[in-house]
Amino acid sequence: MSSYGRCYTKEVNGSSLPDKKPTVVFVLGGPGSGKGTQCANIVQHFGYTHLSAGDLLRAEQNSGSENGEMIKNMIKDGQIVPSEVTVKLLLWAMEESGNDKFLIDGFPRNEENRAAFESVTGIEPEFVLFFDCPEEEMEKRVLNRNQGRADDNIESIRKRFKVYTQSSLPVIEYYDSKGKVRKIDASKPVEEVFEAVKEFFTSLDDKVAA
Ligand SMILES: Nc1ncnc2c1ncn2[C@@H]1O[C@H](COP(=O)(O)OP(=O)(O)O)[C@@H](O)[C@H]1O
Ligand SMILES: O=c1ccn([C@@H]2O[C@H](COP(=O)(O)OP(=O)(O)O)[C@@H](O)[C@H]2O)c(=O)[nH]1
Ligand SMILES: [Mg+2]
Repeated sequence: MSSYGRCYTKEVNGSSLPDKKPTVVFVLGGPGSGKGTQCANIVQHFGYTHLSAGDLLRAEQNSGSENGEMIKNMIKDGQIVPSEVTVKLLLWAMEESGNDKFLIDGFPRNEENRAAFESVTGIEPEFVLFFDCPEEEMEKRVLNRNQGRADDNIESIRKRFKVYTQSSLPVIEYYDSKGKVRKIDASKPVEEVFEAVKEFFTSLDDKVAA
C-alpha cells in the first residue's frame, strides 16, 4: 500500500488500480462563491460524494495530527497547504467513500496542487465547475457565513482573495484552455444557480448513458 492509499493511485502494481477510473468534477470559485452550498444540492440529485478540501484540512487540523499547527496557520493566513498533505486526505476520503463519483470542492487551488493530483492519481477531471462571482458579493457572503471559521474575517478574506487571483484563477484558465470549464454566474440566488448547475450534470449523465 502506498502512503497515498490503495486504490486511486496509478501505481505500477496492478492490484492497486481500481477497475475503472472514478469520475471527478472539480468545483472551483472564490471564497464565498457558493461551492459548498451547491455541492450539497448536487449530491442530493446526482449521487456524487462531496469532498471539500477545506473541510478535510480543518478535520485534520482538529485531529491532533502533526500537521495541525501548520494547517491552522496557513488557513488563517489564506495560504495554500502543500499538496502532499491535501492529496493524501482526498485519496483517503475517496477510498473510504466506496463511491466512484466525486465532487472535489476547493481543490486544486494552485498549479502545484493540480500537477500533484494528476501525477499521483492519473485522474483528469470530467469537467471543472466554475462559480464566477464578484468580489463584493463573495466578501458579503463570507462575512455573514457564521460557521465560526478562523479565516472568515476581513483580514483573512483580503489575503484569500489575493491568493485566489494570483494562484487559483490560473488553474481555472489552464482547464479553460483544455475546454473543460463550465462557468456559472454564481451571483444569482441559490435556486437559480442550481438550475444552471443541473444542466451540466444532466448532460454528463446523458453522455454516460448514450
Ligand atoms: N447564491 C447564493 N446567494 C446568496 N448567498 C449564498 C449563495 N450561495 C451560498 N450562499 C451563502 O454564502 C455563504 C458562503 O457559501 P459557501 O457555499 O460556503 O461558499 P464557498 O464554499 O464557495 O466558500 C454561505 O453562508 C451560504 O449560505
Ligand atoms: O486544497 C485546499 C483547500 C483549502 N485550503 C485552505 O483552506 C482554506 C479554506 O478553504 P475552503 O475551500 O474551505 O474555503 P472556501 O473557498 O469554501 O471559503 C483556504 O483558504 C486554504 O487556506 C488549502 O490550503 N488547500
Ligand atoms: Mg466552502
